[in-house]
Amino acid sequence: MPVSRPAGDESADRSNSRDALPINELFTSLQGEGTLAGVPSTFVRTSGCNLRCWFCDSYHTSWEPSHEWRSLESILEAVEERDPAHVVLTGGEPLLYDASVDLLSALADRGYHTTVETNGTIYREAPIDLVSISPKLAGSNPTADRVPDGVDPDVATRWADRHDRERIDLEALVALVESYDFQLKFVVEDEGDISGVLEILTDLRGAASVSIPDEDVLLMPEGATRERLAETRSRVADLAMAHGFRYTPRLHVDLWNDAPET
Ligand SMILES: C[S@@+](CC[C@H](N)C(=O)[O-])C[C@H]1O[C@@H](n2cnc3c(N)ncnc32)[C@H](O)[C@@H]1O
Ligand SMILES: Nc1nc2[nH]cc(C(=O)O)c2c(=O)[nH]1
Ligand code: SF4
Ligand SMILES: [Mg+2]
Repeated sequence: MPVSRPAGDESADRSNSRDALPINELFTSLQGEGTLAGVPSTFVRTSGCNLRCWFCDSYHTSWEPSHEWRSLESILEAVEERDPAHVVLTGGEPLLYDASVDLLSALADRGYHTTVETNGTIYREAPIDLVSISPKLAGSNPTADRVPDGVDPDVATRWADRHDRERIDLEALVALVESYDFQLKFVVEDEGDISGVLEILTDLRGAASVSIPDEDVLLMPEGATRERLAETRSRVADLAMAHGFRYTPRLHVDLWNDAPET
């Protein structure tokens, strides 16, 4: 059972369905982020999220969710038709769903290496080879001025309090790092984000029974497009060096910009 189970959104009415998931896209690409960057992987992207980051590059899973409910059987079939031995379960927030646990179990039974991309607000027990946790900093909060193109500023304002209140759940973060091999991958724009990173690390190191070395902490430049990454990447690389953290590129954005299914 999840340590904390925030209510989901419009997808959550079926969130305890055990044999299907709301799938936004399923595709093969190179892992673009983190310690496995460059590894051919099949991505399974669920739709629905409990947060609303202003910068979300997967807008159609959060601000304007779209998906088809697919049976686990059909998801597994689609994965097995493809070559990669690595599967990345992402979203949206994939740990909203009971069926994600069943999917991960079925993938483990078939010998796949699984990475789960999560915002770190929900813990579930599942066979996960790498949990890629991206805790959200205050800079992710939506405001009337910081909202994805096309979203009504009033909708962003209505989400602001809930997003800020729910973006960090220390209990869930502790359970995730204590249970799985992990990486902590912070989306950073500039120096102003670093105090938030340090604060989360202090709290987590104080509460968790496992060590959290700086080499498992990655700074990732904010940017859903090549144009935006050109503004953020060298600044964020300098911050990683200055603080002794890792830097992760966003290979897929360099290679394919913001194309879907990449
Ligand atoms: C779309 S999220 C889905 C998984 C989960 N909801 C999360 O946030 O970790 C996948 C990854 O993309 C990152 N991400 C989303 N939008 C981004 C942006 N504009 N720039 C950099 N990283 C971004 C997230 O922080 C996360 O690491
Ligand atoms: N190529 C590629 N790598 C990724 N790593 C994490 C992703 C995600 O959206 O979770 C992602 C993605 O969307 N594409
Ligand atoms: S938590 Fe992840 S999916 Fe949800 S809004 Fe933020 S980046 Fe998008
Ligand atoms: Mg992505």
